[in-house]
Amino acid sequence: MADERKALAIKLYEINAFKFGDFKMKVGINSPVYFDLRVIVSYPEVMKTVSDLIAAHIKEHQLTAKHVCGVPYTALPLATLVSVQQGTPMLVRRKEAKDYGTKKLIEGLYNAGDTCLIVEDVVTSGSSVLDTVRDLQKEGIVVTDAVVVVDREQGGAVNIANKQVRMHSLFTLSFLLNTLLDAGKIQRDTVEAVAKYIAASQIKGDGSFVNPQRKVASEFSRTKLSFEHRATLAKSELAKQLFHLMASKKTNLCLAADLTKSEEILNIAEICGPYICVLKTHIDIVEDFDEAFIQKLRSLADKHNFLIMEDRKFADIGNTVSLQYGKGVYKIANWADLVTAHALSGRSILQGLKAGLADSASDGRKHGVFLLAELSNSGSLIDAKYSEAASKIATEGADIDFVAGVVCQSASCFHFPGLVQLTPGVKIDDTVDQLGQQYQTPEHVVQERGADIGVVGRGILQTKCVEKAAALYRDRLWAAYTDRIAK
Ligand SMILES: O=c1ccn([C@@H]2O[C@H](COP(=O)(O)O)[C@@H](O)[C@H]2O)c(=O)[nH]1
Repeated sequence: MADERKALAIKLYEINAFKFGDFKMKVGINSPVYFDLRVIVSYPEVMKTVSDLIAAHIKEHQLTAKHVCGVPYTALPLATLVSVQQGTPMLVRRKEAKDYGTKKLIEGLYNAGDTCLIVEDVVTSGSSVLDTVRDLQKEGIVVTDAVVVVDREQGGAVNIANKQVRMHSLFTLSFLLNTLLDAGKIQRDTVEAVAKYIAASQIKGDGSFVNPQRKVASEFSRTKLSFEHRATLAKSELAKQLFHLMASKKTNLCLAADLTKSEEILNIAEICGPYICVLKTHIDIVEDFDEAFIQKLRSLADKHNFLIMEDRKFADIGNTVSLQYGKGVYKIANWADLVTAHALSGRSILQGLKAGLADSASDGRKHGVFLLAELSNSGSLIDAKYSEAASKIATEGADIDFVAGVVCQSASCFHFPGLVQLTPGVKIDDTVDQLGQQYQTPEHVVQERGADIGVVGRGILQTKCVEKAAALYRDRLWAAYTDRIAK
């Protein structure tokens, strides 16, 4: 049983039922850990394990009740499984009474005096469980116990006990943290930062903080964390690889190799390779593209340890994107470690790109995508609502293991520290070009705008000595990053 719980804890982390970062919470302060157990409905085997564990807990503690009721909405499917498995009739609590017909808040057959067990997914202050207790009690139903999947240990158990209801949990947050630590999934820093937050943010029954004066700051603001630490929080293998590469090579410079002859690109890659973490291409501007060029570029990437990003900015429906990625003249999936994509067509862009990988010949290399949430040029039609929606696609849902980062211009664009922010429009003389490109200095993009990687094209390509320029941009971007995390 203990091993089964540990395996489930790791599985829940892997399917993003919880993650670490800097998250805005209902209770009014940011939290370094966020649970979203809604995702488990997409994993029938996880649903089964969770409901089996709830049923086993009920049996072990002899929590005999005439009914079972899930707290709406996430716990409803879990309560349904428990009800069917145990042969215990279910009650359904509506969040709002219907404004027609019976206007009932509690659906199902019951009598005053019946007992009911509550099932809930996550408890913070306990208020959602207590709302359900209140509505059941209004009908004369007796509630003595609630089984929850996760207790965030912020006072919920005490608040619920103060209303004469015992709370049982499958997992406490401490158990989850220690299990992930033992399994090498997170670092001790993460455990300590979360523990500090939990200790400082205990919540009373009325929803106020036990210790309102105490400063409760999430230590997971992504711009304050080192790349090494963020690698441990990343969900995408490519993001992990990129964070490690940047940390070991001490560079966060991406070179935009916007040149039209393959020989020129190979030449610049050979010279600038030692200074960069990513070489970005626009393959459709290369006039003499062929397979030999790609092979040479890949061997330079291996020689100098940089990743290749094709800045294709995919934007079509899933099927077309899968063909554009894997087929055609360029067969991008065969050679690019990373690609960029617009979020315009929604989540299907990620599914389309994944499908495009199906028969790519990439020698077992991993792949990742950077979603575009903001553009650097003046007059872009992207607004705040669009950026927010794009960053949601990058941070929520089943395909986020494929998203390595976000292309954007501001630190507020996303908060999850496991993603890399790539920011184009970097030049030491922060001017504009004749076609709307807007430049910022390396220090400004890293320290004010949250960039992890600065993209430099013409700032390097149009200088007399590209190697000197690459070294200068590497030094300034890296110093800006080390200053940022030291502050
Ligand atoms: O918002 C964006 C997204 C991508 N880019 C690309 O970055 C480089 C910038 O080149 P510079 O010569 O440094 O201006 C280029 O490849 C763009 O396609 C961007 O500029 N802005």
